[in-house]
Amino acid sequence: MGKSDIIITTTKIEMSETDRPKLFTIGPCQKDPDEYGSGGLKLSSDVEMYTNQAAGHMTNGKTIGLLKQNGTVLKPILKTKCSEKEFYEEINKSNDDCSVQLKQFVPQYCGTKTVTFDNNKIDCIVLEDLTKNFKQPCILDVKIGRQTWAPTASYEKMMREDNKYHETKRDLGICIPGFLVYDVASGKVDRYDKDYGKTLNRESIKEALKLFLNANVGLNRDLLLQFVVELWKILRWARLEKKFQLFSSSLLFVYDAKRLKKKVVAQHATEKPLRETRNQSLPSYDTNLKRFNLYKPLSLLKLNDSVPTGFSGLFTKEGPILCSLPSKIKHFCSTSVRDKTRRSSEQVNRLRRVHSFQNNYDKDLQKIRKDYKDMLRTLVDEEECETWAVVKMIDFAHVHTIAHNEVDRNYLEGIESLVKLFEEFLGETGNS
Ligand SMILES: O=P(O)(O)O[C@@H]1[C@@H](OP(=O)(O)O)[C@H](OP(=O)(O)O)[C@H](O)[C@H](OP(=O)(O)O)[C@H]1OP(=O)(O)O
Ligand SMILES: Nc1ncnc2c1ncn2[C@@H]1O[C@H](COP(=O)(O)OP(=O)(O)O)[C@@H](O)[C@H]1O
Repeated sequence: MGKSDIIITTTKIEMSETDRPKLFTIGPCQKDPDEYGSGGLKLSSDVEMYTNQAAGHMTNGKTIGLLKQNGTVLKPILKTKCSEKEFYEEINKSNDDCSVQLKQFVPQYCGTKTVTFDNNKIDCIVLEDLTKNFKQPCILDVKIGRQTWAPTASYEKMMREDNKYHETKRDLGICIPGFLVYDVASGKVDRYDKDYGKTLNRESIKEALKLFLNANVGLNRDLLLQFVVELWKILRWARLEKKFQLFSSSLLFVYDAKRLKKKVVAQHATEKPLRETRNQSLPSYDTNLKRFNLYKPLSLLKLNDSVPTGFSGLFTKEGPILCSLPSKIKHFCSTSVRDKTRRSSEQVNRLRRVHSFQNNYDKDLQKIRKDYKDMLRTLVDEEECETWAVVKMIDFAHVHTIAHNEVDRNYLEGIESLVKLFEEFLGETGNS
């Protein structure tokens, strides 16, 4: 048996049309999928249960959910025909504009892998784990489209799909089958399941999204900006693409609550001295906050106040025009933290110099000053350039290639709703 093989020691996993996984109960619950018991599932050392799964088929004794291995997730292929695998292979080999652009919006595809249980073999799709770099990941699955069934689905399946998440699908063309949030205030992880998602309407969905955003400690502008910029890019793609129809596909939103926590702590730290100044008839805390947090024109928006969002400042009827990032910023963003740390310590070492009489002090001082500035910039960029929120398109089990060469309106309308919702939240941060 290979190193990555999985052994399930109990009953065989069976799927039937009537016996569906019902893992969660309504509202938040504290359980992780593995607390439900994996039916004696035994995993070899390098493959583990994936506990960051927000929605979809879970491990529950009847189906197998996601597994993880070395920074990737393994998604079991539960149906005989796997259109998802075909989809990833198609976009990876295609050179047309639509596929080339699409590749940047989906998790990296790393092929397939077979895992074994009870002498049965399950094929899995291997994908980059979108949560892998985050210490306290918050994960939201938003299913896109009013129609969540493929045109080839049976009448019964169509009816089942049409009847659930009725209000949010009807009014917004989206629904929430689940999310998982590290609650900054309580320090606990809350899970919201599909039953919760099915109770939402066009108003309460905003509250659900705010729960995911930890809005009770204040909507975070940097976080919203990162999400909005990613959504704009997907929107621009969806407005132009005429190759695929994506049914029952999702956007996965992931962010690191740890970064949020840092900012909350930092906010509290600045709060005290400002409050102390109140008695000295200086501008009040609120006035100060407003002054520093004024709503900026979108063209000037910068993440963490230093990294440009890539928005050119121009809108067309196709949406915002994005420009590519300056190469220096690209370089910083793509450099690993280890590299940056090494660079910093090299610069620090260069600063530890021994003076000698032969030195030209002016020149030396200039160089030291420059080194020092570079070092500071590197340290600041380390903190500010790191991305701590992502949005990716996932779940392509019901994708159709469009024969009639039209925009996928079903998908596009869902994305448009999401953009509006997140832009509304961003607008709210301008008045805080
Ligand atoms: O409605 P069913 O019985 O077809 O089950 C749905 C699943 O169909 P499948 O098992 O693959 O045939 C369905 O899977 P697919 O997206 O069709 O692969 C979903 O898991 C769906 O859950 P939700 O709509 O995301 O809340 C599942 O629906 P619910 O569990 O919400 O009823
Ligand atoms: N590449 C990924 N990285 C991290 N989590 C993922 C990834 N793909 C899927 N997930 C998690 O698994 C859940 C279900 O994925 P999905 O592809 O929708 O499966 P299903 O076909 O069972 O609905 C998502 O809600 C998300 O939490």
